[in-house]
Amino acid sequence: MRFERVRLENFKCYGDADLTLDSGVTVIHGLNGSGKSSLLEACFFALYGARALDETLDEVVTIGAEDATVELWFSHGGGSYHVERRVRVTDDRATTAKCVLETPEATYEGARDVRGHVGELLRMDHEAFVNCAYVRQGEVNKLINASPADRQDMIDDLLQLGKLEEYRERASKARLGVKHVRDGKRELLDDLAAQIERKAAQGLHDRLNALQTERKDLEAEIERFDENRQEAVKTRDEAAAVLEEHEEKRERLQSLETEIEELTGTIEETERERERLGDRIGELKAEIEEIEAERDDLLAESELDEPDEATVSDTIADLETRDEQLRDDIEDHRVAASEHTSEAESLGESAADLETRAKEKRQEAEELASELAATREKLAQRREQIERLEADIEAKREVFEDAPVVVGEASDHWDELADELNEARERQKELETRLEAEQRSLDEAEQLLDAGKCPECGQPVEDSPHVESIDEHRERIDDLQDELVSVRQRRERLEDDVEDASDLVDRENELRTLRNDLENVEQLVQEKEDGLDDTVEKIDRLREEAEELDAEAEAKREAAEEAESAAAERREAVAECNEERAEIGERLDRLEAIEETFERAADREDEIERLREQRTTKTELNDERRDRLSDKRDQRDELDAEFDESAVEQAREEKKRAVEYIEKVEPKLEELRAERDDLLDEIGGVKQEIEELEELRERHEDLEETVERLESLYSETEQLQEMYGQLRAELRQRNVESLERMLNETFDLIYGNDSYSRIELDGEYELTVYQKDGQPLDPEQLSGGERALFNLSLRCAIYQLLAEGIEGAAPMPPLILDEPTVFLDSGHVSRLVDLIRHMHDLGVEQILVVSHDEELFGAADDLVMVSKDATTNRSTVARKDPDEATREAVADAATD
Ligand SMILES: Nc1ncnc2c1ncn2[C@@H]1O[C@H](COP(=O)(O)OP(=O)(O)OP(=O)(O)O)[C@@H](O)[C@H]1O
Ligand SMILES: [Zn+2]
Repeated sequence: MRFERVRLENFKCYGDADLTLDSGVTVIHGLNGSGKSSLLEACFFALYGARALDETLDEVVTIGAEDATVELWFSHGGGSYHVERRVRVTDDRATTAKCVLETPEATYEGARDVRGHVGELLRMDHEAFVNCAYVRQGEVNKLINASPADRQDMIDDLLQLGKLEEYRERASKARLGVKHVRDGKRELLDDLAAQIERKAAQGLHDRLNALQTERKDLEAEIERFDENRQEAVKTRDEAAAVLEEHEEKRERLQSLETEIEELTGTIEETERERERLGDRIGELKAEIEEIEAERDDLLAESELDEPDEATVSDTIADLETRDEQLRDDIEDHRVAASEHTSEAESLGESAADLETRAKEKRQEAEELASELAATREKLAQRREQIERLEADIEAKREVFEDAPVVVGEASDHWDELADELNEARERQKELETRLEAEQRSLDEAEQLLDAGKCPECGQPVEDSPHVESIDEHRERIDDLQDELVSVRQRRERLEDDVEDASDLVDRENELRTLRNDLENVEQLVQEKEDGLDDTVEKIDRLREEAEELDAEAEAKREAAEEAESAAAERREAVAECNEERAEIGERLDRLEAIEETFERAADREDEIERLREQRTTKTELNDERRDRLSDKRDQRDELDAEFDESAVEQAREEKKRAVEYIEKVEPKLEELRAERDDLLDEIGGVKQEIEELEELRERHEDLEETVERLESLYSETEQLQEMYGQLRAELRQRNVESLERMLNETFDLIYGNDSYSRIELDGEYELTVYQKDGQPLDPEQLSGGERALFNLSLRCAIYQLLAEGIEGAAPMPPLILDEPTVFLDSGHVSRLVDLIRHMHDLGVEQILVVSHDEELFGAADDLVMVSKDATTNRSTVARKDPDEATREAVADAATD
C-alpha cells in the first residue's frame, strides 16, 4: 500500500495544501510547530477518522474556519483508492459532513462504512495501525513500556493470533452446548425404556385373542335370531297384503254405488235444464215479433224506398255527412260575421277619431284668427309710435342746422373748445403775473432814478445812460396790457362757446337714444309683419285639413254601414243552416231507432241460436252419461260376485301370530348387539395399546441414534478446541522465533555489537537484552537513545514479520516515523539512517519520516519542506531536491 497524494483544506494549521508522495523514503522536514506532524495526522485521519487521533472532531478544523477537508489518494494491491472527509462546524458543534471511500469495486459512504471497509482492506483497525506502522511523536517507546501482557495482546492482535483464541473459546462454548443437549436426550431415552417395559408386561396379544373368539360366537347367535325375525316379517307382510286387497275391493264397491247415484242425479238435472232452454227460446221468438211490428210503424213514418237495413244505414250516413257539412258552414258564417262586425266597429272608431281631429283643427284656426286680429291692432299702435319718434328726431336735428358742427361731432367739438378755454385762461394768468412783475420793476427803477442812481446797477448816475430802460419798461407794460385785454375777450367768448357745445352734446345724446328706440320698434314691427303672412297661411291650411278629415270620416262611416249589413247577411245564413240541421236531427233519430230494431232482433236471433246449441250439447252429454252408468252397474255386479270371507279370516290369524313373534325377538336382538359393541370397544382399546407400544419402541430407536451422534459431536468439538489452543501456541512460538531473529538482525545492524550480544524474546513476549559478558538486562534499563533504537528495531521487526506473514496482496501501510531522532545523538542518527535504508531494502514500499534533523536528508529519496508563514500562521508544503538540501546543510554547518 502506498499514499499517493494528500490534499488539505483548513486542516489544523493548513489553509490549502496539496502534496504528492512517491514510493521510497520521504523525509518531511521543518521547524518546530511548522505542521509536520499535522500532515501525517491528516493521512491517518483520512483513513480512520477523528476517533483515531485522540482528538475531538472540532479540533481538526482550523481555528476560525467553518469546514475542513482532507482527501487521500492511495494505491493498494494494484487498485487506486480515494477517500475524502469533510468536517463542518456549526454553532460550536462539529459534524462529519461528508465521508466517502471510492474503491475500484464500489463507493462507500458514511463514517462507519468507510472505517469498516478501511479496516478490512488493511486488515487492521486504527489501534493496530499505530502499533505497527505509525510511530507517533513521543510514542517511540510504547511497545517497550507496555506490560508483557499488553504487549502480548498487541502483537497477537497484529499477527491475528487473537482470532485463534477467539475460535478456541467458541469451540469450547459449542462443546458445552452439545454436552447439555446430549445429557437431556439421555434422560429422555431412559424414561422411554421404562415406559416400554411397563407396557410389555401386560400380555396385550393374549387378551386380544380371547376377545376375538368371544366376538365370533356372539355374531353367530345374532345372525340366527335375525333370520327368524325376517321370516316372521315376511309372513306378516303377506297376510297384511291379502287383508289390504280385500279392504280395497270393499271401498271400490262403495265408491261405485255413490258414483251411480250421482250420475243418475246429474242426468235428471240436465234434462230439466234442457226444458228451461226450450222455454227461453219461445220467449225470444215472441220478442222478435214485437220488435218487427215496432219497426213497421217507424218505417211507415219515414219516406224510404226500400225498408231494408242497408238502405237505412246508407241514409243515416248521408244525413250525417250533410250535418257535418252544415256544421262547417255555420262555423264559417260565424267567423265571417264576427269579422265584419269588428271591421264595422273599427271603421266607426276611426271615423269618430277623424271627426275629433277635424274639430280640433278648426278650433286651432279660430284661435289663430283672433290672435291675428290682436297682432294687427298692436302693429297699428307701434306705427304711430314710430311716427312720433321720427318727429322727435327731426326736431332734435333742427338744432344742429345752425350749429357749427354736424350731428356726431358735438363731443369732439366740446373737447376742442374746452382745451382752448384752458389755454386762454392760463395765458391770461401768465400775462397778469408778468404785468405785475413789470409794474414792480418800473416802480423800483423810478425810485432809484428818483434817488439819482442807475436804475439798473444802482450806481450813481452821472450821465444817465440807463434811463432809457425805464421807457422800455413802460413800453412793455403797455404791450402786456393790450394783450391781456384781447386774451380776456377771447376767454369770455370761449366760455360762451363751451356752454353752447355742452348743450349740443346733450342734444346729440338724446338723439341717439331716440334713434335706438326707433330702431327697436321698427324691428318689432318688422318681426310681427313677417309672422302675419305665416299665420294667415296656417289658418287657411288648418281649415282645409279639417274639411279633408270630415270627408274621410264620412267615407269611413259609409264603409262601416256596408260591413254591418254584410255581418247581418252572414247571421241570417247561420239561422238557415241551423234550421236544416234540426230537420236532419229528427230524421236521424227516427232512422237510428229503425236501425236499433234490426240490431235488437239480430241479438235475439243470436241468443236463440246459442241456446239451441246448448240444448244439443246437453243431449249429447246425457247420452254419454247413460253409457257410463250402465258400465258402472256391470262393474258393481262383477265385484259383488268376487267376495270370499273365509280366505280373509285365515289371513287375519297368520298376521296376528307373526306380529307377536316379532315383538318378542327384537329386544333380544337389541341386547345381543349392545353386547357385541362393548366387545368391539374393548378390542379397539387393546389394539391401541399395542400400537402405542410399537411407537415407543420406534422413538426409542431414533433417540438412541441422536444420542450417539451427539456423543461424536461432543468429542469433535473437544478436539477442535484443543486444536485451536495448540495452533495458537505453535504459531506464537513460530512468530516469537522469527521475531526474535529479525529483532536481533535489525538491532545488530544498527547497534553493531558494541556492548550487547543478543536479545531474547520468550513465548510471553518477555524481552531480555544480554550484554557482551552474558549479563541479562531489562530493556527499560537501557539509555534513552538505546531504548529508542531498540524499540524502532522491534517495530521494524514486527512490521517485517507482518509483511512476510501475510500472503498475496501486500496490505502493508507505509512505515511512518514521527520524530524518531529525538533521543539520538548524531552517531545514533546515522544508525537510524541505516535502519531506514535496511527497511527499504527489505522491500517496504513507502517510508515517511518526519524530522527536524537535517542529518536524515541522506536517507531521503524525496524531501518535503514544511514551513509556516509567521504572519498568517498558515503552513505550506514544498518538495525539494534532497542532494541540494544536504549540500546546503553541510555548507551551513561549515559557516557556523
Ligand atoms: N485547529 C487548529 N487550527 C489552527 N492551528 C492549529 C490547529 N491545531 C493545531 N494547530 C497548530 O498547528 C501547528 C503545527 O503543529 P504540528 O504538531 O503539526 O507541528 P510540528 O511541525 O510537528 O512541530 P514539532 O517539530 O514541534 O513537532 C501548531 O503550531 C498548532 O498550534
Ligand atoms: Zn511534530
